[in-house]
Amino acid sequence: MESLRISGLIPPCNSISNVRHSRILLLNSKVIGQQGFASLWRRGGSCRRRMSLSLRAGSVSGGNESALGGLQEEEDKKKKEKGLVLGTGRDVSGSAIGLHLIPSSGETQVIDSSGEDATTETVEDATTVTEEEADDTDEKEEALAKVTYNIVFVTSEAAPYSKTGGLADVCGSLPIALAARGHRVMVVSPRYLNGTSLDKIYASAVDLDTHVKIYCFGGEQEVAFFHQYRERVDWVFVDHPSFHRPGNPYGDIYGAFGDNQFRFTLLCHAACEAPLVLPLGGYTYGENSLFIVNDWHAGLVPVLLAAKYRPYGVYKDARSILVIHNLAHQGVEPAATYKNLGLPPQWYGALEWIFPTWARTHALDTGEAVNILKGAIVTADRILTVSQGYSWEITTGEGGYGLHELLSSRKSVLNGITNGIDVAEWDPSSDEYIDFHYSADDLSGKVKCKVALQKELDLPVRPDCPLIGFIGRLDYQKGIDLIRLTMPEILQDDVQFVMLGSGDPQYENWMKATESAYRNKFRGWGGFNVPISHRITAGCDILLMPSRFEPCGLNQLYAMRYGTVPVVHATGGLRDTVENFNPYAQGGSGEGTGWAFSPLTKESMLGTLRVAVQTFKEHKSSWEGLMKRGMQKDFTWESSAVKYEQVFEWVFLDPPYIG
Ligand SMILES: Nc1ncnc2c1ncn2[C@@H]1O[C@H](COP(=O)(O)OP(=O)(O)O[C@H]2O[C@H](CO)[C@@H](O)[C@H](O)[C@H]2O)[C@@H](O)[C@H]1O
Repeated sequence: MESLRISGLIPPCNSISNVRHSRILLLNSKVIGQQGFASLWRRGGSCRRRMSLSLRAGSVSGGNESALGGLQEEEDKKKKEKGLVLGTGRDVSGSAIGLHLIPSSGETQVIDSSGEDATTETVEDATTVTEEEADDTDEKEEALAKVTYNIVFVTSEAAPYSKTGGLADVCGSLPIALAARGHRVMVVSPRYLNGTSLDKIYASAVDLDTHVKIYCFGGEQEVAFFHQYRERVDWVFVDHPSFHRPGNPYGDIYGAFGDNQFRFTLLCHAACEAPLVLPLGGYTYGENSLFIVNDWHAGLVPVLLAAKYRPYGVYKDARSILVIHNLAHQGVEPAATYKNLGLPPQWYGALEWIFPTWARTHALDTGEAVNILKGAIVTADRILTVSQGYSWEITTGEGGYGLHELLSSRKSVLNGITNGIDVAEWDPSSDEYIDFHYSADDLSGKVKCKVALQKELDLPVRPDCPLIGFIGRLDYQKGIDLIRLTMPEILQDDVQFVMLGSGDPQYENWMKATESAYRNKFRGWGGFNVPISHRITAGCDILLMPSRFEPCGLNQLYAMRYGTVPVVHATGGLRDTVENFNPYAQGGSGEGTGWAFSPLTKESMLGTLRVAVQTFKEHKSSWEGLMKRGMQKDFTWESSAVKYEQVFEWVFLDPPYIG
């Protein structure tokens, strides 16, 4: 099977490639018509068929040549006739920014997979249903999305298959939350094999025996697809020899892999082919898919949709949402590599990036580069970040990493949605990695976890001594330099400190040296270890996160769920999620879940940490209040997933940004 090949010249519309895709187009239209994966469910006597997202998406764009076009007007007309008011707020650029869907009382809109208004049953029909059943039905129906979509996540990592950080957590759990709400969800990521026991994680993924040829890097690359259906999600793994090597997804002990641009170019091309060629569960996802592309590694996807597929009539009704988890990494390589990416030459401008003079390395350096994340920003239909705070920060000179003006120019389609967490994996009442369990109602297991951690780390066993933790990449982003600078003063106090982190070797060495110097107070664990991260989260009293910038941050969410009080720098998602402690609020019972300090200085961090330590030691009931309020916060994906759905509605209301 061949992927569309882009050469210097754009082939005429009746080229072989085009014929192949036209066939796929027809095939998919047929498949969608037959399959009705707009599933039917019937509860409490009322019947609702979920509208096929594919049909809906096809109809929204309008003016397209697909067999599905023109349905939107019909649909809207019918909705109005049935008393449904669909009001769309739009900003000055004409982009949808708000939507109101008001059902008329007593009626249920039923639209079948062909876009037809199948039935309208009044609630009176439900005479045989008891009140209790009806209540139950309402709750269940609320938990499901009103409109469902075919969603394709593209990501370089997804837990539990591959993980170096928070991106994996999000791409391992948000798809499951969306699938549980009725969407059809595929996650496309590489099939990394590094020759260790970790490779077993892919054992349940079967070879789909579908091979696609991709034209890039001056030749033809063949990729294969493996598949596992788990928790209602299609986990698709792209297989290629370049994903089989020791190390993590991006590098090994010698540093970042030199061919990452090649590897993630393959991922993006393969991800664009997957919805067209993989008959998962018997049916392809089809051309009206919604791509959710995460960070620069997936950033070529919206560019490919616009430059490689749409000129040939393919993916005209697809949409893409770029999710920025970390703007600091943009996939920047020399300009000369553009020709390798499998894009038409005239699309160079989309990726073109010129470094300012001060950032150039020598007199002959012209500063010309290609920037994949920039390409995604200028071609994606909408852009999301993982907290509201960060969505604003990236439009500022301080937080925009050179892309702030570009991001500001797309402000009307830029939103922030705070990440949820996997509450099944991170649950102190059932966590498989900790020996003692507890909850907000019974905190007694918490101190047992602390003692167990002190024993495991060979620290003096002292339940009364405040235990401070840090978990994360040993990286400038995480403020690791500030921790290092402040550590001698932190350790002057009667506290214990434990760090778990991997990354910059100089910091791993520093942790070892600090451990030798402060045997009774400090432990540093260099490496990536999920069980230990759970035990530190459960066993510590305080979690320190002095991140320089933090798009969302997950560890503070895990900490709060485990009754571990976060002390964070007030930035991005940390500021959005950690509520400052105020002991005098609520008639003296206090409010807040931790401390968010600012500015990011040694004095400010140390001062705040000391207030937290003093509160732990001297104000037991205040401390318990802090713990309980954090533990009772709703960090489930459910509420974030509903917000994502709102953005899905918006993205299909607008025509594709690059048509
Ligand atoms: N040595 C170690 N051993 C075991 N586990 C370790 C570990 N180091 C880190 N982890 C784990 O990796 C994850 C890190 O998540 P974060 O959100 O804090 O940061 P990250 O910067 O990777 O993610 C980016 O993407 C996420 C997701 O959107 C954003 O929340 C974040 O702000 C952004 O920087 C957590 O699950 C943490 O427990």
